[in-house]
Amino acid sequence: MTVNSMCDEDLPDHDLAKDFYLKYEVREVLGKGVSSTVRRCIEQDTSHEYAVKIIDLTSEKDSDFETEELRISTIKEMNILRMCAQHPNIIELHDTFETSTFIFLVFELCKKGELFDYLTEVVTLSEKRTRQVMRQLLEAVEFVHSKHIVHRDLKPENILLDDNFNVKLSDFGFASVISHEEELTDLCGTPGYLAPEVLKVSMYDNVPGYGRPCDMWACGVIMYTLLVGCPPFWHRKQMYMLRAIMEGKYSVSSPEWEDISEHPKDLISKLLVVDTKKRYTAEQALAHPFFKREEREEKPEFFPRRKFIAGVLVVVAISRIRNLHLHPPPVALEQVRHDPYSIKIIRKVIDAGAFKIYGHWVKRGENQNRAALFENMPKRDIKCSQSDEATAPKQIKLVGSSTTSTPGTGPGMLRQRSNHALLRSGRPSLPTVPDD
Ligand SMILES: Nc1ncnc2c1ncn2[C@@H]1O[C@H](COP(=O)(O)OP(=O)(O)OP(=O)(O)O)[C@@H](O)[C@H]1O
Repeated sequence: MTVNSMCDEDLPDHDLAKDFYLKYEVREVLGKGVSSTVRRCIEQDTSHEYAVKIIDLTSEKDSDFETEELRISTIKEMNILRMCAQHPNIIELHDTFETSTFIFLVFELCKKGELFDYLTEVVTLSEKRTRQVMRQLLEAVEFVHSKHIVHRDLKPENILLDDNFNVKLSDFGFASVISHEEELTDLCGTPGYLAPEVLKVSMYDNVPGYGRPCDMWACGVIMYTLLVGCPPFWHRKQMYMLRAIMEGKYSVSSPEWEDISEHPKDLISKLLVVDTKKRYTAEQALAHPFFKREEREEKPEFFPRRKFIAGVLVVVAISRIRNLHLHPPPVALEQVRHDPYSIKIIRKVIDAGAFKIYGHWVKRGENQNRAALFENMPKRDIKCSQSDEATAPKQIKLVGSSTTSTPGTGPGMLRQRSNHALLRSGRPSLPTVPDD
């Protein structure tokens, strides 16, 4: 039985959205946003599957002004999505419908969901897999930037995966079109992914605005997270985290990094650069040696002698690995007692075990708490409740995408995602990050 034939209170009225229902058959819910529900749907004429984002313009809106504001921002997002059409790694907006209270955005269907969920499942990605994901992400970002668009909210939650695990960049809700010289000055994005210049612009006078490089910083954060399963900047106290971001202070010294080669570390170090002029662009990042290996993998040439030697080496390696498996090298009991996490095989068991029990990471790394970072809480409006205020950094206000508004007081009563704080400057002076 389809949802069309069921009585589903969540769905917009049939008479109101006749045009949409004539063309599409609505199926199960895929996910929910603050003011929207995403459902699978089927185009009647072609039987093709899509994902329809049904935006309720009136849901939890206190005034016509807010409804209108949401309509305007959705139309802006639609226009930006149309500017980015035809790129294989950017979500395709297939169709749109509008009523007085709902907007329907019909997108290509990404059956594998968010990169975030995939990462939660696999904990970390191999270098090879990271290379594939980052190449596609950077190609999407390069394209977006070539259209003078800044995305401003790059993170694994906004990267969808299709049937073949290809990247589809989505959620252009904070994206902005900028002219050549123009700089942005409003503070929006997700705390752990915010670039230093985005933070600075809201904290100090006489600092320049920001532009495309802020997306490249976020790419660095994403790449780091994919490789080791925890973010480069995290601290229980958000102010410490913001300070670390401003100073570009991150570490690649935890045990996980020992398994990772130099190229990815080098590329991350070219992206997480505080000075925007020195930070890599998407084009420069794609030319980095980290991606050269993939090119070679894609077009293998045939060298019989090398192939033979490689074959022999593989046989030798396999027999060594087999030996190692049968007779593993001894591990000092002292080390197992005092620092079990430093032993790779035990580390994997700990991570996998913790993951099985808690459903997410619980490991505490250097100033990091995976559980807290990866809590993918249901999205909700912030009305700056008391508990929000208690947890928010003292000198930073949580506000909506309209920088002129105040939480809970009218037009600016806007949304906050799970870890998606929109920050507005109260000119905080940040404490120094402790070394522990
Ligand atoms: N094209 C798609 N294919 C498959 N699933 C999708 C697609 N688009 C969204 N989803 C799923 O629906 C969920 C909600 O999507 P939505 O875009 O409304 O979330 P959001 O962008 O986080 O919300 P908001 O825009 O209100 O902040 C996503 O988390 C994702 O899992």
